[in-house]
Order: sequence, then structure tokens, then C-alpha cells
Amino acid sequence: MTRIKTDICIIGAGSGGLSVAAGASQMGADVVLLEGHKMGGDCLNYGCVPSKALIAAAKQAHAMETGKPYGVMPVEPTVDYAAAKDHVHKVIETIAPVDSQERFEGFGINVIREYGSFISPTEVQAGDTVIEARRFVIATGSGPLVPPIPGVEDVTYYTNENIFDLRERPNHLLIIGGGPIGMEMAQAHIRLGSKVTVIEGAQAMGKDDPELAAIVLEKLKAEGIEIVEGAKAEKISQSGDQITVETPKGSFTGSHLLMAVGRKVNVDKLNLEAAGVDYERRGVKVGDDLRSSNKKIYAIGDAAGGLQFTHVAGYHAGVIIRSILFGLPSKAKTSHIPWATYTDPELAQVGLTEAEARTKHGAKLDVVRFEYEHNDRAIAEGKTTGLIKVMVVKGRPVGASIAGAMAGEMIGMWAMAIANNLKMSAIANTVLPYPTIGEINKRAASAYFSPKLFDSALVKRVVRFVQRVLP
Ligand SMILES: Cc1cc2nc3c(=O)[nH]c(=O)nc-3n(C[C@H](O)[C@H](O)[C@H](O)COP(=O)(O)OP(=O)(O)OC[C@H]3O[C@@H](n4cnc5c(N)ncnc54)[C@H](O)[C@@H]3O)c2cc1C
Ligand SMILES: NC(=O)c1ccc[n+]([C@@H]2O[C@H](COP(=O)([O-])OP(=O)(O)OC[C@H]3O[C@@H](n4cnc5c(N)ncnc54)[C@H](O)[C@@H]3O)[C@@H](O)[C@H]2O)c1
Repeated sequence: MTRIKTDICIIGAGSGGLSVAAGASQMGADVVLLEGHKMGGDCLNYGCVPSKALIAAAKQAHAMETGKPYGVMPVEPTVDYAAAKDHVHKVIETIAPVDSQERFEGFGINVIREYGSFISPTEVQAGDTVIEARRFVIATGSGPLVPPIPGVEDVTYYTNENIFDLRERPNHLLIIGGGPIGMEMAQAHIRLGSKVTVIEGAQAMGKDDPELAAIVLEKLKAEGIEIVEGAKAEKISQSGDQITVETPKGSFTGSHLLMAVGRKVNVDKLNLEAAGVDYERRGVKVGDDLRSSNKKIYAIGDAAGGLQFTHVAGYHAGVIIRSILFGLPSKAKTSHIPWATYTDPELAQVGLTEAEARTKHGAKLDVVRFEYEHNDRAIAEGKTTGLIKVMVVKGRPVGASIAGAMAGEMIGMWAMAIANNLKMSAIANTVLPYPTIGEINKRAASAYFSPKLFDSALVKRVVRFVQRVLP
């Protein structure tokens, strides 16, 4: 057994662990990084990157079928599903060097390709190495949750961990779960030529504003995706190459099944009891400072049991680096964290939804709205389906929800405004290039001020007075 002493031992080389490792080592800390499986974690290998690459392939196919309004005769694309998967893997390979063992060893980090397991409150064992560290970071992420639906163990099903390796196009893909994974994969597959049924136990895209989710769902249904809500999967069976899912809304039969019903945090291998780290089903129990019940052990990213996004894992890394390296107090917030679902149209959120803002702020809340159909660039592009809502309290945005083209890009301006406590006037005062979809953000801000300027008797009286006295 080899023994190592280090400043920081990071368990998991995904989005969160790699960000801590890169930052801490480049600022002078001695770092050991453990990874039991693939460098880059879920996002690079089984999550964000492959899903967005498949969505991009599907977008190309869709464009070929939908050119008529632009004077481009539609053609039915010949989709080579396996070649689309080649594209997915090429994208992963292109990005992989950024997350590679070699790059992190280049920072002076000791990268050990083994799963880590606590053997005491200050020691982790990884293979035949024991690492004693002043601080540990649990960045072990999450994996697909497979609920114990009767029959599930007897059928062939896919998860995000193997769907990107499937090379024959599903004739009819059944997807259990209408969250972001389910809906992104549903649209990618229908555009690549599969029939698709989404079986959702509650409401599809249920974590977003229902009015905006409805805009996206209507478009997805118009593309031919069958979305069955209130249909909890209760039994699954397979006969030959046909899989049937039984729900209170009826039975649905298809050729392939994708499970997209949420995530299970990776804590099984950690032996957290030995370290005195409390955890629950959602993840490691942490405070705002991301410290666990053992104050020398932090948890970040999916493992920390909150929002599960790559940019949150990266944000957590920044929060704990401040605390670990400089001993400064540092807390993670959630009120300024955006997210986006990359369907077409996209769906994005930051801060409070309208319902949350009403509950929290009551009569103090103003909600301003602006439709994509009034934006010149959206009209030119034929992307007029969409809506922005901004929730405003005392002149400052407390939330923004966007459904529409490039919503994921557009939400950035509101994320900046909320993160920096900016006023609506900061958005209204910004001059944006014409014609851009981004002008929708500015029009939403103007919609906040317009009634105050245009419907005000006082403003009218002042203008009339000034006009009389001005030379
Ligand atoms: C299909 C899909 C699409 C997604 N799309 C997006 C998106 O578009 N945008 C977005 O922001 N988020 C997206 N996500 C979520 C995103 O992938 C995760 O939030 C992010 O990867 C979490 O980072 P992490 O560092 O916490 O964990 P991970 O990236 O999962 O990394 C954890 C690492 O720890 C390793 N590990 C686990 N246990 C141990 C152990 N005991 N010892 C050593 N190593 C261990 C694992 O092998 C893994 O490599 C998507 C997820 C999925 C599944
Ligand atoms: N664009 C992005 O940023 C992006 C994309 C994909 C995933 N992610 C991350 O990954 C996480 C997991 O995504 P997800 O879509 O798997 O989870 P999710 O929890 O968001 O959605 C799962 C859905 O499955 C439904 N469900 C659960 N059990 C069911 C059953 N037995 N029958 C029918 N429906 C059932 C739930 O009601 C829910 O709507 C997301 O919350 C997000 O944090 C992000």
C-alpha cells in the first residue's frame, strides 16, 4: 500500500472535480484527483456534450424538411443514424483533451484512475493507495435512476449511459420521463426518423413555468411526438423485439425504451459512514458553504443534492476554492442560477418563476411579457413562436422565463442582471444591435417602463409644460 499526503483530494473528475482541480493546482495547492471511470464525467461522456451533438444532427435533418416557407423545396432527408452517432463521438473526442489525464497531470496534479472510498475521516483509499488530505471534495456526480417498475429487470432498456452508443435507429422509441433528458432525446429522435412516445407520470417539463412549457410542448407535439401526461409507468414487458409500458392512460408499445426518470447520486462506493459524512437519497447533506457534516469534506455538483447542471458544478468549484485555498467564508446561492432545455424552441429559466414570485412577493410583483412574433429577426428567421416573461420587484428582475429560439443564450442577460442585482434600467439602457433575437430582452425591459412613461398623466403634464417654456 502506498501512502500520500496532500492538501486537497478530489473524488471524481467530472465538471465539478476538474474545475476544483484546475483552479486549486494552478493557485499552488497540492492536489490528488481520483477518477474511477472516464475523465470528464457525465457531461462529456454521457450527458450535455453527446445530447447537444445529437440534437445538432437532428436540426440538420429537420431543416431539410422545413424549407418551404423560405422558398427552399423540402426533401425527405436520408438519415444515417449510425453516422449521426459517429458525429456525436467525434464531438466527444474533440472536447476530451480538455478534460484529459495528461492535461491535469500537466498542472502538477496526481491523477489516480481508481474509485475512492473513505477509510477514516481524513483518509481515502483508491486501489492500493491511501490518500491523507487536509480537505476532501466529493464530486462524484450522479447516474441514471432506474425505478423498480415491475418487469423492468426483464426488458432491454437504454439510459443516457448507453443510448449514445446505440447504432441502429429505433423504429419506435418509448421514453419514460418527460424532463429535460426525455424531451431533448424525443425531439432528436423524431427528427432523425424514429416514431417517439413520451410517457410522463406527472407533467412534461414540469420543473419549468407551465405557460412557457406549454409553448414548447405544443411545438414538439406538432412535430409528431406523442406525449402522454399523467401516465406513470406501472409495468413493463417485452415480447420479441416489442416493449410494452403499461400506465393508467393505456399501454404503449415500441421497439426501444429509454429511461429518463431522474438521477441517482453516486455515493455507494464512498463509504461515507467511515468519514462521518451524512447523506440522504438526494445526495450528501451540505450547508450553503457546501461543507458536509465532516467540515473538512465538501460536496459539489450533482453529489451535493441540489440543481444538477454542469454550470452549477463549475460554480460550486469556485465557491469552495475560495474557502479551501484562502480560508475565506464562501456560500453558494441558487437565486441567480440559470438553466436551459435545448429543445426547439428552447426553454430557459433564471431566478423565480411567475408562480414562485407571486407566492414570495404578492402585490409587489410586476410581470412583463414580450412575444417573439414582434421581433424583426425572429420574423426573418421564421422563429416567431416564443415568449419572455420577466418577474420584477421594485424595479429589479427577480426571475426570467423564456421559451423560444436561442432562449438558452438569451437567459444570460437576466442571469447577469440577477447575479449583480442590476435594475431593469440597466437592460433598458443597453443598446443592442438590430436585428437580433436578443432585442427581445430589451423590449421586455421597455415593457416594464412603457406604462410608467406613456400612461402617466404626470409625465404628459410635464412634457406639455416644458414644450411651452422651451425656447
Ligand atoms: C443526458 C444528459 C444531458 C445533460 N445535459 C446538460 C446540459 O445541457 N447542460 C447542463 O448544464 N447539464 C446537463 N446535464 C447535467 C450534467 O451532466 C451534470 O449536472 C454534470 O455532469 C454534473 O457534474 P459533476 O461534476 O457533479 O458530476 P459528473 O460529471 O457526473 O462527474 C462525476 C465523476 O465522478 C466519478 N466517480 C463517481 N464515484 C467515484 C468514486 N467513488 N471515486 C472516483 N471517481 C468517482 C464518475 O466516474 C464521474 O466521472 C445533462 C445530464 C444528462 C444525463
Ligand atoms: N439541458 C439541460 O441542462 C439538461 C438536459 C438533460 C438533463 N439535465 C439534468 O439532468 C437531470 C435529470 O434529467 P431527467 O429528465 O432524467 O430528470 P427529471 O427529474 O427532470 O425528469 C424526470 C421525469 O420523469 C417522470 N417520472 C418519474 N417516474 C416516472 C414513471 N414511473 N413513469 C413516468 N414518468 C415518470 C417525472 O415526473 C419527471 O417529469 C435534470 O434535472 C437536469 O438537472 C439537464
